[in-house]
Amino acid sequence: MLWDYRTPGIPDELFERTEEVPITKEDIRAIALSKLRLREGHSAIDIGCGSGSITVELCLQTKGGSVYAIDFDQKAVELTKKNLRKFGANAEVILGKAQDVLPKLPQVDAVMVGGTWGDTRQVIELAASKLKKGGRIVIDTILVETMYQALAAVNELKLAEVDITQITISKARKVTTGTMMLARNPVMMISATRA
Ligand SMILES: C[S@@+](CC[C@H](N)C(=O)[O-])C[C@H]1O[C@@H](n2cnc3c(N)ncnc32)[C@H](O)[C@@H]1O
Repeated sequence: MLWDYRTPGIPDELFERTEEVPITKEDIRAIALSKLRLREGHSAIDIGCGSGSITVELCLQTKGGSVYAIDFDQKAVELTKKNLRKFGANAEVILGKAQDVLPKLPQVDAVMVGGTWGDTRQVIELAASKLKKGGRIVIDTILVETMYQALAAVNELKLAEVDITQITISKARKVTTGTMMLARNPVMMISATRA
């Protein structure tokens, strides 16, 4: 098995990657998964599955449950399927806009929101409507504008345990004089529970 551990945070380099499709980097991914509070048998939706790194981790964390992955980019869908095969994981990968696909999916224990293009508020409202009571939602945002709309949606939905965390990861790089830390762009992460 490629990842024979219980803990999330699979190294990025273990995934198939392409230039065109983004990936949620391992450190950010591990934090997002911890906030989703998953257990075996849980069901989950990954909105904007990109390279499929979160989809794969959702499958490993919810063994025996059902995972649905959505992306409107054909290349992302193909890459996600490739990575699922690589890790021996199984999810239903659906090509389409979250706004069109979500209404057809069942209620789940956890929703990861990684892409909200088109209408952030609508995607978050639909995502939250798919949560079982006590279910968890995690929304990753990079743009301040997306964060603003996401927060407005979360406040209107009257979710419980709302937490906002900004994460700035720095990674070491060797330079001629030693090792320096290089910061990546911050990720703003909203997490909450359906009351
Ligand atoms: C930052 S990437 C997510 C990376 C992914 N979590 C991973 O682990 O590789 C965001 C993805 O969301 C998709 N996306 C954005 N808005 C979407 C929408 N409204 N419906 C479906 N997919 C969407 C994009 O095509 C992109 O692949």
